[in-house]
Formats: sequence, structure tokens, C-alpha cells
Amino acid sequence: MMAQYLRIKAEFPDTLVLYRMGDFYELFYDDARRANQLLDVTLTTRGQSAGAPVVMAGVPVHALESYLSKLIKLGEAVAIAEQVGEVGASKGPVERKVVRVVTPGTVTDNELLADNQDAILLAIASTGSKANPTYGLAWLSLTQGQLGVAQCNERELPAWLARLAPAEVLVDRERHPAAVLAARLPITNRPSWQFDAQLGQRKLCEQLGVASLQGFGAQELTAAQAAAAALLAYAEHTQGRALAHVHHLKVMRSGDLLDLPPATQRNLELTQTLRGETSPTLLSLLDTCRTGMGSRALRHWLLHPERERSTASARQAAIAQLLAAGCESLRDTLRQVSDVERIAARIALRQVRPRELAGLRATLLLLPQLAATVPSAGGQSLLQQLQEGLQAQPELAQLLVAALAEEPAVLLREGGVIARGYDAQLDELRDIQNNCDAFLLDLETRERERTGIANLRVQYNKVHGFYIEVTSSGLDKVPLDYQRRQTLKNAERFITPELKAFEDKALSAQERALAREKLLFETLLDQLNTALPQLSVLARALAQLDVLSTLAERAHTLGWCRPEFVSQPCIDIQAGRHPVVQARLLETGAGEFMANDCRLDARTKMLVITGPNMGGKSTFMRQVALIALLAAMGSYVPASSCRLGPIDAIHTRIGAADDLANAQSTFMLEMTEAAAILHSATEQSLVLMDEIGRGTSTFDGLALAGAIATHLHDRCRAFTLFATHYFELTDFPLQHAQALNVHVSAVESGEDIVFLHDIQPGPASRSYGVQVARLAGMPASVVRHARHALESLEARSLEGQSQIDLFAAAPEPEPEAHNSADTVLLRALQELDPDALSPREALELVYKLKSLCPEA
Ligand SMILES: Nc1ncnc2c1ncn2[C@@H]1O[C@H](COP(=O)(O)OP(=O)(O)OP(=O)(O)O)[C@@H](O)[C@H]1O
Repeated sequence: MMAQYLRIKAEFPDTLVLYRMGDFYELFYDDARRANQLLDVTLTTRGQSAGAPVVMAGVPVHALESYLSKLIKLGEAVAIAEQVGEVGASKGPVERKVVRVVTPGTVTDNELLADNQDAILLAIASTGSKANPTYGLAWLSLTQGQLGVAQCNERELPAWLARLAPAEVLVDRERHPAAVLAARLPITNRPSWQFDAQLGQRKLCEQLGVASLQGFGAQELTAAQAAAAALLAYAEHTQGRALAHVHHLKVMRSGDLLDLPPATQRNLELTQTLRGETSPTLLSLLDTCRTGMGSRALRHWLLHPERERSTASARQAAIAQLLAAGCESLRDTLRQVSDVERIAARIALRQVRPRELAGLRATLLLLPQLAATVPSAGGQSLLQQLQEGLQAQPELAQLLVAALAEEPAVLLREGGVIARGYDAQLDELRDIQNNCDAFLLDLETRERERTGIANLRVQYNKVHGFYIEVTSSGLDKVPLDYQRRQTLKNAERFITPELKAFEDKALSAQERALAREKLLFETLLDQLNTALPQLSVLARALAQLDVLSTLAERAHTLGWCRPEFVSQPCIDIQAGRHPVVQARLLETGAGEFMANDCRLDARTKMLVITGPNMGGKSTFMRQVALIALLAAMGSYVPASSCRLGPIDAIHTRIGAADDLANAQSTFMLEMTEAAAILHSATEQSLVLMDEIGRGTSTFDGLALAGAIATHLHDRCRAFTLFATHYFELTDFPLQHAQALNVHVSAVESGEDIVFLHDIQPGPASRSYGVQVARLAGMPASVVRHARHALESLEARSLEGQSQIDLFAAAPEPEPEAHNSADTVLLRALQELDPDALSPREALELVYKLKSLCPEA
């Protein structure tokens, strides 16, 4: 038996092999140790193999799914080896075979997948030099039947990984891209030869049924083709079959999408809070979708906004039409729709369950009603196209109505899946079973009459089959054609040729009915397979209608407006709100959200934002970014009006989340992120800088913040929101024409501070840090102490204030030594004690300083 196990294990070296033994799946050796760590199942030993005890661990068969889902979440791949041979059919162990390989990126079981999220399998190939590689990406969502490819450089890779959020990444055993390791994604190693561009091109052509990739614009993407080769080979390997439902390829280019680096996705809390929870986030606020298909599409829209804005405009137009016509009945009807997308994939993979087909049938029957609830928009509008996608499919619906039982059994092997009246042979076989009772009663009556034995009974049991039972008193009347089957204490059991014939027919009828049903079900799947293209059009239409009507509902409920896209550079938002903070405030009854405007254009590209902690700086900056993102994905936005010029990226440098695991200090991380932004931001980028420089000493931090602001203003010329607690930076706009001071307002009442969260022009007058600490419940003595220290610090800084130009570009060569006049002047100033001067001395000093000054 161990020999058989080792043979199977050799085929799946990187996969946990679950080996069926009776009521358990067993894992051996290293697999067992790993399972012990991951699942906390007990290690045992069993016998000996090659002189050493065999270490093993097992999971009970009935609990397989829950263990599988744990393993998949941990990023493990699992191969399940079942007994396929008959027990005792041959000598040696029962034959076993791997019937299913489940990996994080290729799960299709509904039990293992969340409704609102898809598992993405991604393969990455790298070509070019090690110093300057080109990465080819190919990804697949098995349950959506969607295949995508892209190419990018080293700098762009992290954003792609964050956007795709793959459940599993296939990489060349020999080359692990650093970004994949940094993102800590589950990795599956594949041999280098599988990443072959030519092979990939051939496989893609085969999969898509085309002669060349020209039509998809993927002809030149050799790195992506190499990735596709590994991807398709692996997907087929785990499914054990070709992927009949995948016939669409999406080619994406970095430049097509609005750039959302991982830090931005994290800081804006798009799909996860900073703590890693799924709510409250922008997605959780938006997602009132009625179907899993809708939720998945919504997430995709949110993370893949396009720079080119025609798609977004079309979506906004559709939302406007839905709002005008009302979409409640559409949303109500969508509730009854089943997950056509996943069902289609499972038909193709031959994993579909009878009940899922019943769901598909109900959805198909619902289509005319559903289409009627879509407002007719006419022309080439998106809504019109989607309505056409809901076209009734009468033949398909009829096929399912005719073939499938009204309420089919859960599993095919239970029978009762195919409808009555669909197949004459099946009906006849079923009739035999159903008529059994009637036949037996009839036989009993006839035999009683014939033999005159009044208590003769015709019966059935599992061990002996059918028999006629006669008690001892009637034995003398038993006719000659009765054959004895069994003798009991007070009775004998007989069989007759007629009964025997019936028995054969009845027992085999059940088996034959099951076999017949299986065959009919397979044929039904074949027929449905030919309808996969229609089903995927339908699935897409349903998903998009769901998202659009959800966005319309959100816009209506939350009072959002339709943004306007213009070609001039601008971000002009009136009465903008942070949707998630606003919702939170409403939920907790903690007060009203204060709406704020944001006006940036070619002349004003940077806002330097000051004001107290807790004043609302971060909230304001994030809301501007969220509004820009919502508009780009095609949604309405939380504002009273919004005009947006082209935007190519949203960069954020916010907060200080330690990345201890990657051995980066807070400050190092802060600078790394800031450096990445300075390198990639363009005139069309939106940049949020929140309190840059606070991770180091005041002077260092201030100097860096000033230099970074200058670079963003002069070189990148990006739209920048620059929140800072360095007052010195409020001088920045004096010297930089495109920068403007604003502050969040707060008022002091007595010792306390009241935040108004209102963005006002001009710099803040002070920082209120001590007041905020007081609000936070700091002990009174500490507050008094701090206030006192603050006063003397402020006094000292006024004394020693010297005019340093923080923002002057550093002279290119090293500065020359100060000339002597400057030095003398400085020394005189340093020695000066203003408080100690009489008015007369002060006047004399002015003359003295003037005389020290070199001639202009
Ligand atoms: N416009 C607003 N209307 C109402 N409440 C607001 C508004 N903006 C912010 N708040 C509230 O104030 C809290 C603090 O806001 P935020 O974190 O933006 O302040 P901050 O100025 O960035 O503070 P810090 O400098 O400490 O990071 C928010 O959690 C929110 O509850």
C-alpha cells in the first residue's frame, strides 16, 4: 500500500496528498507533519516502511470540506486520491487515483468560495535582464471563465498584484519576482520550461479558437504569452480537463488604467480597512448588490478604473436613466436570479449540481419579466445593450423544463433528477419500482386463491429478496412450483418462477434507472455546453445591471451627484463628503458631516492643509481621492457638484503602518513610499501627502517635507493635497505660485477646543495639540506641564527666529564658505538679546547692522 501511496505522491510533490482509507483521508510523512501544524490534527505512526515508522495524520471523510476550506485559505494545494477500484477485486490494495486537485487559485466549489469574490489564478513570467525585467502576467478566473493578460515593468508590478489580488501565483521555480514575495501571496512553483512564449501563443490560440492573437492585440506580448503557457497548463492539470467555457481574452495595459498603487488601495480603505476587516470600507458601503455576480463585478469596477472615460460616462448615463425611471422592481427581480456565471463555469467543468441547473432554469424563465423592468433607453446606450443581453432563451429554458425534475435531488447519484415524461425508458424503469407494491399485493391475492392458504404472505427483505411465506399450518397445501428458499422456526419461505422473474426486473430496474439518469444528465450537459456563449453574455448583462442599479440606488439613498468630465486640468468639487465617514457618523448619531469644497486647476495645483489633529485633514484628503475614484469607475459621487479633468493616478502617503515583517522602520517605509510617488507622479496625478516627515526629528522632517513639497510643485506638478503639522510650511505658498494655504477650522472655548471640520482659506493660526491631548483624557498635571513647556518653547523660538528659506532649491555645487561679512552679521544677530535692549540701544544696533552689510 505504501508503494501505491509513494507512486501517487511522486506525481504531486508540492501538493498535500489526501489518501482515502476507509472513513478517513490520510496524510503521510512530511504532509502529515504539515497538516499537524496547519490543521492541528494529531500525528500518529503506523507500522514500518523501509525500517522506519510511517508518520501519518488523518481527517474524517465527512469533514473533508471544512478542512479543505481551511487549507485553501492558508494557500495550500490539495490532491485527493480516492479508491476507484472494487474492494477485493484484485490482490493487493484497492486501486486509488487522484480525482481532484484543489488549489487556492482553482477552486470552483461553491462551498469553498465566497459569493462576492472570485479566486484568481495568476501566472508571472519574467523576460529581459535581471536589472530591468519585463513581467508577463496571465490570469484566469475559472468560475468567471475569464482570461486576462498584461505586461508591466518592475515598478508597476506591485500595483498589478494588489489590483488582481490573486489567490495563487504561479512562478518560475528559478525566478521569484521580489514584489510577489513582498506581497506575501501564496506561490506555486512551476518548472521553467512551462513558461514558454511559443507554447503560450499556441495554447492561447487553441483556447480561444483563433488562428492568431492579432485580433486581441496580444500578438507582441511575448512575456504574457509565456505566462499564459504555464497558466493554462496548470489550470487544465488541476481540473483534469480542457476549459470549455473560457473563450474570451482581455488584454490590459498599465497605461489604460488609473494607477492605484497598493498603498493607495490600503490607505483609502477601498476593500479592506487598515485593520484588515471588510467593513466599513468604500466597497462595503457601495455593495448592496442583489447577486454575487453583481458584487464581484462591482469590486472589479472599483479596482480597475480606466483613464479613458467613455466607459465611465456610459455607466453614469445608465445610472441617470435608472434614477429617472426608478429601479426598485429591477432590483427586486434580480434577487431571484441565480449565479448564472458560476453555473455556466460549472457546466463546462462538469461539476454542476442538479439544483444549480434548477436555479438556471428559474432564471431563464424569469428573463422576460426581468427585461420588462429595465427602463427602455433606446439607441446605442449601455442600458439598451444590457437589456438585449437579457434576451429570452426559449429553447434552453424548454430543455431544462422538460429534462429536469421540478425539485431535483441534491446529488445525481440519489436519482430523481430527470423529469418524468422526458425519457420513455427511464419512466418504464421507474414504473417497475413504483408498481412493486401493487404487483406484490396482486400476487398475494392470486396465490391465496390458488393455494387456499389464507395467511400466505408475499414479502421482501434486503438479504433474501422477494419470497412467499407460509406458516407450518399451511405447508401441506404448498403447490409443486414453489421452491424452498429458507426455513424458519414456524414457517417456510418460497420463491416461484414468476416471483423470481419479477425480482430480477425490480432490483435491476433501480440500478438501471440510476445509470439511465446519469447518462441523460451527461447528455443534458453536452447540450448545455453548446449554449455556454449565450450563458456568458447573459451572466455579464445580469452582473452589470445589478451593479448599475446598485449604484443608482446608492446615489439616490446617499444623495450623490453625477460628475462631469472635462478636458481641462481640474478637480472641482462642491460640498464633497467622505462617504464612509459620513455613513459612520449617521450610524452612530455622532453628528452631521461637514461638507467641503476642493478647487484645484491649472493655476492652483497644491493645497497646503494645516489645522489641529482630529480636525479632519485626513478625511478631507481622502474624500477628494474617493470622489475622483468613484467618478472614474462610473459611479455618482458624494458631492453637490463635481467637475474633473483627466486623472492618471492616485498616489497616497498616509499614516504610519509599521511593516515589521519586512524589517522596515516606520520612517524608512514613509520615505520609500514618498520616493516612489516622486518618481511616478505626473501632471495628471492626484497626490495625497499626510504629515510627511513626522517619523524623524523635527528639523530633518521639516527639511524633507519642504523639499518634497517643492519637488511635487516644481517637477511633478501633480495635483497635491499636502497636510502638515509644520507651521513653517505655511510659508510655502508665498513662494510657490501654484500652492495655496487652507486650514481646518476649530474654535477654542475656554480651555477646550471644538472642531468645525470646515476647510477655510489661509493657514491655521495654531495647532491645539495640547487641547487635543486634554480631550483625549490626558491627566490634568500633564496637560499643565505641556502647556507651560509649550509657552517657553514658543518664546524661545520667537527669539531665535532666523529667516531660513526652507524651499529654496539647493545650489547645485556645494555652497561656498560664507563670506566674512555674512558671518559677522550672523554672529552679531546671534549675540543679540532683544529683551535686554533699551530703545536707544536698539536704534544704534540697526545702524551697526546696516554698516556690517556689504554694499548692494
Ligand atoms: N468633514 C467632517 N465632518 C464631520 N466630522 C468629521 C469631518 N472630518 C473629520 N471628521 C471627524 O473627525 C475625525 C478625525 O478626522 P481626521 O482623522 O481626518 O483628522 P486629522 O486632522 O487628519 O487628524 P490627525 O492630524 O490626528 O491625523 C474623523 O474620524 C471624523 O469622525
